[in-house]
Amino acid sequence: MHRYNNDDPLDVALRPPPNESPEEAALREAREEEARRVSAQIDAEIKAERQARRKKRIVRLLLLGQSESGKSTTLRQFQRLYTPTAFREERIQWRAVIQLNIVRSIRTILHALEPPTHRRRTTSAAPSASMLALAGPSSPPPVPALPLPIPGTTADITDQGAAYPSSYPSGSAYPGGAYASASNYASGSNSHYPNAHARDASGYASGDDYYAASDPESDPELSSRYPSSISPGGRSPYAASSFSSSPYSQHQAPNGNPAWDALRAALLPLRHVEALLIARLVPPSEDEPTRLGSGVVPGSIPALRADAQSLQEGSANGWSGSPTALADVVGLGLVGLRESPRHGHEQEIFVRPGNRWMGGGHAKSKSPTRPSFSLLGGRHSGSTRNSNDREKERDEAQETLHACAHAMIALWADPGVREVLKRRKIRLEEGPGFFLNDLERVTGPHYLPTDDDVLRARLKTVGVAEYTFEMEVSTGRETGTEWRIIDVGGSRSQVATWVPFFDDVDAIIFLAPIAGFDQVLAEDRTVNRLEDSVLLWKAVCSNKLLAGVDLVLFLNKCDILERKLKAGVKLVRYVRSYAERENTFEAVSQYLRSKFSAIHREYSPNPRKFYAFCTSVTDTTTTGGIIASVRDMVVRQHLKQSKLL
Ligand SMILES: Nc1nc2c(ncn2[C@@H]2O[C@H](COP(=O)(O)OP(=O)(O)OP(=O)(O)O)[C@@H](O)[C@H]2O)c(=O)[nH]1
Ligand SMILES: [Mg+2]
Repeated sequence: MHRYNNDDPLDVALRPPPNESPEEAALREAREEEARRVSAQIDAEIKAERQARRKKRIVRLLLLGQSESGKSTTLRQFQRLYTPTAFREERIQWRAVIQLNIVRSIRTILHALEPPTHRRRTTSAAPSASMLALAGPSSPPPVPALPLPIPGTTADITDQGAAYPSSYPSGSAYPGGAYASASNYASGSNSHYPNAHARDASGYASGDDYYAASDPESDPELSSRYPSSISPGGRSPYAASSFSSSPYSQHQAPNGNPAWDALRAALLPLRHVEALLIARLVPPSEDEPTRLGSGVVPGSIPALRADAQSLQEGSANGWSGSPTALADVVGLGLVGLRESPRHGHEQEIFVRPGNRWMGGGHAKSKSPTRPSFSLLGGRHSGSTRNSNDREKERDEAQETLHACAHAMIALWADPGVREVLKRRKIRLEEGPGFFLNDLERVTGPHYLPTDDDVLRARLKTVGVAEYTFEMEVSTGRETGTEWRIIDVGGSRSQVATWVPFFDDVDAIIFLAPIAGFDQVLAEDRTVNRLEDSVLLWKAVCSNKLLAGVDLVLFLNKCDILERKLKAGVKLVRYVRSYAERENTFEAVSQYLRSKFSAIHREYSPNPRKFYAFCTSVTDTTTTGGIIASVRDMVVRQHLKQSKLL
């Protein structure tokens, strides 16, 4: 008999009504008994499913980490190594993504070259009260140190503490902030992160994305180059002048650089390429809710498609119709719209995981509570046209890019352009999906993406994708084990949504992109990327549901970290506790590794297997060996567990 505790609010809520009749009591008890029975049955089913999976040798791996940490790239490495035939077959399909990545880079450059009054402020999030307080005139930007919540180092907490959550609730998966709408991904330059104002001698932007944090209006050189009389407005960055009705018309160049205007005019067809790619990559979808009503949500698929259509039709509006939405498509890669399974009618924008856009098999949900999609590759659908057919297809986007190649190369090679980018602290070469150093090759009419290109392409994931495969015989690996790798979209609210579903995976590969110590999150420009990784790691380690899952940590993007440190960016400016240590790659990576290990030791509810690697998952040579170690470790553990059953 349950005894109710007077002080416990839960007990108070569960207590039977005071005037309950014997019949009512009997009914209630029957209901409670039925609920217990259903719960026990669900537990038994989960256990049986787990055992069956172990017997059938199904290994499940979960990839976790913040957005842009390299999860999907790690997945692609698995595909490249263990299903090489399927991986090769699909390379051609990445061409469209690479095309979008290129158009996005060119767009960013053209936007940066615009007169300051023409550049839109693209960061839509209003600064929070705490950020305003930090950024206000009476409170100058504080010394840019990162309050890394590393156990036992209270000295790490600085006066910026108010801007960050000191920790996520222990045991909770991850705090689900408001879903970052597409417009928040625009290539904005106005970070609210206080560190954005800090600058290293190297000229690296501090605490920002790959984009500049400086205020262009206060840039004296730019201001003098662009007369203030230019009317502001939603121009396309490709448009040669805001005064001309047609960008091709003869006019007095307003910015004093006719060479740039000529390039801008020559690159105008890229507008069409972008529209084409959007129309192609964002197909009409059965997932799209029909009850959106007449209101088109900015950044939503109807809005995006409307933009694409208006561009294709040569609408006078051009890019100014909904510039943010278009920028977002390029920034996000491929997006779709569906209802969040957890949040009812809330809309999510997501990369259609898998085959639909690649033209392969079918995305399907295997269980009502655990949506999963089969990602491209692995088990190839027989209906897929082979890559040779695709290669032969006329690709208008590629043709246009080819025709624009000279102008793009000239733009990227222009020392003045580089100077502006440097001054605005736009570091495209460090960002994802950077192909400007390969323009001649990738715009070739017969271009087929190489393995490296596929690994470097940027395609944001939203939602959950489960990639199922058996190692191809050609790889010389044992067959018969089915691998399931789950790749989740890494933006904050998504991780929060999905993590609790994966308590029964064999291992988690957690990616912490440690090169991001001087950057902020794309979806929340008030949060430092390294700090976000640390907090997410802490939440994963301490999560009770995941207590039995082995952890593999990839301290990723070490190639970028090494370059950054060599260029003179100092870790200590962001992580105070780093103190006087050497600013070398070896010392920094070792230090961060020890901090992540300490969090694991301190917060894991039970002892478990833990491995840590410094990785650059875009690098095929080094990553191959690391993935092989992970594979062996996971299989060993899996067998051990199966024997215990
Ligand atoms: N230089 C370098 N680039 C990397 C590395 N790892 C990933 N990238 C690039 O970073 C970008 C983002 O990687 P993704 O694998 O798409 O990141 P993700 O974690 O799946 O991100 P979401 O899908 O948004 O959650 C891609 O363009 C990758 O090529 C790395 O170690 N070094
Ligand atoms: Mg991804």
